[in-house]
Amino acid sequence: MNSQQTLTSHEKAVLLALKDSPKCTPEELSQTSKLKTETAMHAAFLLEDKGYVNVEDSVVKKYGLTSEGEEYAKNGLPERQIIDSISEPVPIEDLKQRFSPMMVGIATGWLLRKGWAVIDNGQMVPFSQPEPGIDEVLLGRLEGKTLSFEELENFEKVLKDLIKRKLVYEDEDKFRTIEITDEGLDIARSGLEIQEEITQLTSRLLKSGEWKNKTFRPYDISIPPKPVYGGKIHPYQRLLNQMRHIFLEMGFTEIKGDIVQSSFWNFDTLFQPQDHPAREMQDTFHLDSTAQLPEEYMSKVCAMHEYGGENESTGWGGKWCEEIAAKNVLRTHTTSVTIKYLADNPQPPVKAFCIDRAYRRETIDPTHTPEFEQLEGVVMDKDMSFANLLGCLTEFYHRMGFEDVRFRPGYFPYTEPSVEPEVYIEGMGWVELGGAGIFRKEVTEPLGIKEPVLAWGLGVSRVAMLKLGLKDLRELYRSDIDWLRQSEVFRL
Ligand SMILES: N[C@@H](Cc1ccccc1)C(=O)O
Repeated sequence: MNSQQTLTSHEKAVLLALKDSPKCTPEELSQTSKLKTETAMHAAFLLEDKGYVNVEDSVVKKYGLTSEGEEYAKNGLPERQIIDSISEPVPIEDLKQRFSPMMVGIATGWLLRKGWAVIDNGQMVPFSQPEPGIDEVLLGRLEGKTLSFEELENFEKVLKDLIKRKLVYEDEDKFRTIEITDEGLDIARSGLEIQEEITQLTSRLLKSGEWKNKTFRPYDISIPPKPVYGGKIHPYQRLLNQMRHIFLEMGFTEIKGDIVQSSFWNFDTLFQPQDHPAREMQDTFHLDSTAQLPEEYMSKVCAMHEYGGENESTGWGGKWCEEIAAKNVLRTHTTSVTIKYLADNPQPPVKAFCIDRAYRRETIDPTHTPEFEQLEGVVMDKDMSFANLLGCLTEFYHRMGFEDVRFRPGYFPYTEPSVEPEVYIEGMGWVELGGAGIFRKEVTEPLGIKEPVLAWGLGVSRVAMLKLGLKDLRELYRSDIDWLRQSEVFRL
């Protein structure tokens, strides 16, 4: 498109006006272009974007007299008025009668400072008639008008003094000039034609057929439009949904549970000894409240902890304490949800998962937050084996897009054997992603579960950091609008 086409009629009018007066104010431009000032300036800014004009803003400081300053310019500064009125020593009290006490107060300080008089024994003693000071000259200059800083050269210091005395005020004038550039001039000289342009096609134009003889303003498709950010699901939520879908597709049922759990379900049923360090105050959020414990399991769990129950296990020994088990905590893992579900549904087969929040007293840093998500799962069925566990997790990670998966030996009080799944990330190496194993008999027997249970609890936020390219876990919970806008919507 040539410039004849890309310029609006207003832009052309402004360029043509600037051809004859290449530098002017907005008001002058309005006159020469015959456009309203705002319209002319709007066009000037558009032309500036295209490099055809420069719009420059400048600020000029100016100075004028306050009403007190104007009065002294007319009648003289207080110290001048007083010195003019006396030729011999006069008692200060008399002066206060003649002038106001306030004026005498102001004048005295300046009379002494300027060396025009001294005070002796309560009397004002004048020296000879002083010449006008530079401050008085400035007052005279400024009387009835304002002057710019440049026009007040050599008065800089006294200007400051008079501003301090509140006799001079400082103000600023803003100036805007519009100047045509060489490119602008070339175009203006090449002969611009101003035509009426249609920017909107109306039904009237269509019906009357007038549109046939009109010129339409073309779209400038080279102007980059403002980006539009549509509403979208939070990237972390999106990832949680993706994981949820994978397990649903693999035939699992999603389950939910309470955030507040008794220690019984969070620790004791999982054969975690009552003096286990994970239960300590510094690791777990303990609540004031207690829970009613389920009678049908309590004695069996107690027996298992104390001496191994009917099992060949020896248990942990010592005394199992009901009060400790009754204490409520914020669940430290979602395993409390799956174990309760298994107790309520002991008949095989069970394939369940829970993707939800867990709470631990972590010191907050880039890789730890006290609230975080876990992806918990269990499979209970006849003949389930360790190989099935590894196969199930490998399948899940493959579907998440992690190709290389491996398992390292691990330890949890409730599983045997126990493993820690890891995935390989380019540039990071093997990254550990949680725990898994087969529930021990000490866990399943007291709850009446007869078949083997494969179980895992996977860290979700680690996966999210890897998938979303985050260096700081806290980003997931912080609503940084720029990050959210720019985050890509990836496919499920
Ligand atoms: N609950 C463990 C993970 C886990 C779950 C189930 C079996 C084994 C381990 C954790 O939070 O780290």
